[in-house]
Amino acid sequence: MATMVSLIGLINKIQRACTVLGDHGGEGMSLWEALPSVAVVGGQSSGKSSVLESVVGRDFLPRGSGIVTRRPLVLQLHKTESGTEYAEFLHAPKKRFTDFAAVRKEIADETDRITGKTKQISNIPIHLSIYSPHVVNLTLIDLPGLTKVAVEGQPDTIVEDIENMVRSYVEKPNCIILAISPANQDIATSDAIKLAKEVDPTGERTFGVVTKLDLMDKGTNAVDVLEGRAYRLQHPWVGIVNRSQADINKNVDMIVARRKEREYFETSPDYGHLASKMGSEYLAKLLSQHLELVIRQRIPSIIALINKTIDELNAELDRIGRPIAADGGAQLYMILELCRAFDRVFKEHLDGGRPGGDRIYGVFDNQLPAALKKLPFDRHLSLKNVQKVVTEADGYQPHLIAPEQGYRRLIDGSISYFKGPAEASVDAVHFVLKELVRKSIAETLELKRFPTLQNDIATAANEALERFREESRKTVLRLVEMESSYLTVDFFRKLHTEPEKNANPSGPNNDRFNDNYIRRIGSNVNAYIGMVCDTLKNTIPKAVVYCQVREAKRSLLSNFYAQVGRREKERLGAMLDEDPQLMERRTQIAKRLELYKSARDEIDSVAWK
Ligand SMILES: Nc1nc2c(ncn2[C@@H]2O[C@H](COP(=O)(O)OP(=O)(O)OP(=O)(O)O)[C@@H](O)[C@H]2O)c(=O)[nH]1
Repeated sequence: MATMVSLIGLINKIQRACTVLGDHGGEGMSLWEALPSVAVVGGQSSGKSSVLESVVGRDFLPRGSGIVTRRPLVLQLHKTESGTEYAEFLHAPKKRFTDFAAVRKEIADETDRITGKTKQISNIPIHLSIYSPHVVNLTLIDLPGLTKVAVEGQPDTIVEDIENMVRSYVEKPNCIILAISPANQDIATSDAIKLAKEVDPTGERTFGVVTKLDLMDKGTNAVDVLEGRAYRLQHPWVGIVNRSQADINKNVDMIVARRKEREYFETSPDYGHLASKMGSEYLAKLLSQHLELVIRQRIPSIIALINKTIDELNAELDRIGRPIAADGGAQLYMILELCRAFDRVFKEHLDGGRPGGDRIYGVFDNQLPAALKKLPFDRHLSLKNVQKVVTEADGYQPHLIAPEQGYRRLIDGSISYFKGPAEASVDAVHFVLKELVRKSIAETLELKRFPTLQNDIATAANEALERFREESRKTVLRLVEMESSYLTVDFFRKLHTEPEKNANPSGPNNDRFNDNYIRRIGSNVNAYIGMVCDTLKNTIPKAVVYCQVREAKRSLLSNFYAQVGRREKERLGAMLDEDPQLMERRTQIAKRLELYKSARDEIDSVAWK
């Protein structure tokens, strides 16, 4: 007996958990559907509410004309030892109802809360627990009465809607059907039996209940039905005598009504021989026993389903990431780990393994040579310009050997053109690196859930790249300036010893502006510049790689690490902010996990007693 109490109590707990989880059955394999329950089914005015109330021993269900029950009512009965009797709703867990008239009102209000004041129906159940010494542990589901016609203000589909909702409960293999039929109607036309027959043709989970035995025409009785001859079910039929409308109006007490019912059967000439197996109290016991049997059979599959769900929830948590630790040290560690993960991806882009690093080589191999080739040396070293520069360089002084100043000016002027391509290389590499930072952040899976940290890393990395760019720019400009600060003297010495073609015997002094002479100066400068160009073509990439690429690999986030290390715990937490939706999802999963785990623990504790 003790196990029965705890088994049914267990199912009650799991059912409440299902409602909290938003699991009302219906969508695939839910825990709700694996749980056994008892659903009360019957036509309108067949006596459903009366049966439910007499099983409970209390008046608490809303009454009225038309369809009063418009949401399923999951009624959990808990037997208590002490005398206090009270009710509790899942939607208002802190409130204890001792006045059952107030319970009735709350059911009506809560129904309206979801369905509105319209006469619509909803499949979201209301959960009501009743704690009483006069009940057995049992879960009953009260469903809207089956009707044949819609009433004023109801959509035409209501008849079908109700039938579908009721069917959705009773067609589940774990649902025990309490089929209510009034005795003053032919059993063959009973709505309850019709539906039960449809969803449970073998009758193994249908309990037939005949109400209103006292209202049968004189001289007739329901013995044929009660003894299973009129319609065969696996379980015995139970006859019930509820309070009549007159009794209700006179406020006949439920306990009194039960006693009267018992007396009715004991003294009845028709049913006396069946008296011990009739009445609401017997029905309650019968149901409770059957429920225990079913639960026992179901436990392995319920545990399997719970375990499967726990595995799925754990897998999802792993996928979206576990919750973040609360202490500062752990947060700092996590931030640094995430940065390192990003750094790894970034380096793979540069060193190979991931694409993108090759574009830096492309800058040096294509862009830089192409830009150098385009420099306007032919204009700068044109006959006319050389002549102009050379003429101006020495002022009124005649050239003694060579136009030294003219050469220097032409060379300086030419070399300064290299600044453009040098800076352009710096910028081009900068943009490649910046793009690689962006890509690496996007590709670092560990960072996916942390938009704030992604942002922080991007900002820090771009700041560092900006510094490297500045350093690199200074370095390449210095390389160019170095070329003009001290010329390669060998080049000119060699020139001097070379025999001059079309040498002018009279020397430069005589014919300072001779075209050939000017052209020769131009071509000498051009040759020198060509040599400088070859040098820079090699040294600019070295400088750029040294200042930008190498630094990016070595110390892209160094400053960031130093900053983070000094930060307060609050700010560390803020850096690990996640997408609010994701956080919400995680909280939900965690809550579900906890419920499923506690359900499993409870099952374990009763199942292996
Ligand atoms: N005399 C007598 N009256 C009964 C019996 N069962 C139910 N009634 C009366 O029949 C009427 C309908 O009973 P309910 O219990 O409200 O039936 P219901 O199936 O819940 O009806 P709806 O909520 O309208 O679908 C009430 O007036 C009851 O008093 C019974 O066994 N004997």
